[in-house]
Amino acid sequence: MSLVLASASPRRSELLRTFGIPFVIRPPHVDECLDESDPMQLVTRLGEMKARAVVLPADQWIIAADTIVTIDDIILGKPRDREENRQMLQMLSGRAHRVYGGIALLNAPLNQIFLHAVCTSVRFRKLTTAMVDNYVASADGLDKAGGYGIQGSGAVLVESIDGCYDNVVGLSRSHLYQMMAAQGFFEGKAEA
Ligand SMILES: Cc1cn([C@H]2C[C@H](O)[C@@H](COP(=O)(O)OP(=O)(O)OP(=O)(O)O)O2)c(=O)[nH]c1=O
Repeated sequence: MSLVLASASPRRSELLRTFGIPFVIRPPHVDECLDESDPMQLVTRLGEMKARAVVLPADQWIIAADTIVTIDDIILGKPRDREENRQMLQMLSGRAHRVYGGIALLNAPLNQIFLHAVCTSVRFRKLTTAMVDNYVASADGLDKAGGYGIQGSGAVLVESIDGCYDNVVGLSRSHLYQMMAAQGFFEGKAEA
């Protein structure tokens, strides 16, 4: 059965690789600007768009995901530049925010899509100017929602998390596994 990961994110492919099943990577090219203010709806709709964007005729299953950060009802995607990265970290400093992850699992031949959203609460330490300066200078947060990566040097910015850690990194294996298992994926029964 052919499995495609519709993602350019190295984190997502690393996480999926731990399932021990073969898949190919196909980065989606979608315009991520959607007129949607509900975070759960936004991440699942973006996940669906990414999954549908890469389908080729021989494909069977496509997985895609999207991650955003929200604080005070403001949605933070990836920072445009270092200055915006700095502003995001200052906004998150000393407070809790939410990380929303949308997962899409598309059965391409049947045109059936399964969507799920996961929310994790993350609390940041009160950041000193030096912490912000050093982290922004590292550029680690530039390609990440909210402007930080919990799995790398951004770990020191985080005080605590409540919920799924993988979801913050970019793909909740626990929730994805449940979605795939519900389709009989791991029993070889998911043929179209
Ligand atoms: C909050 C946080 C986000 N991220 C990443 C996960 C996502 O890769 C990225 C959010 O951007 P996305 O648009 O969700 O994903 P992407 O553009 O990196 O990859 P693709 O659309 O091709 O799948 O932020 C971390 O790696 N660590 C973190 O702690």
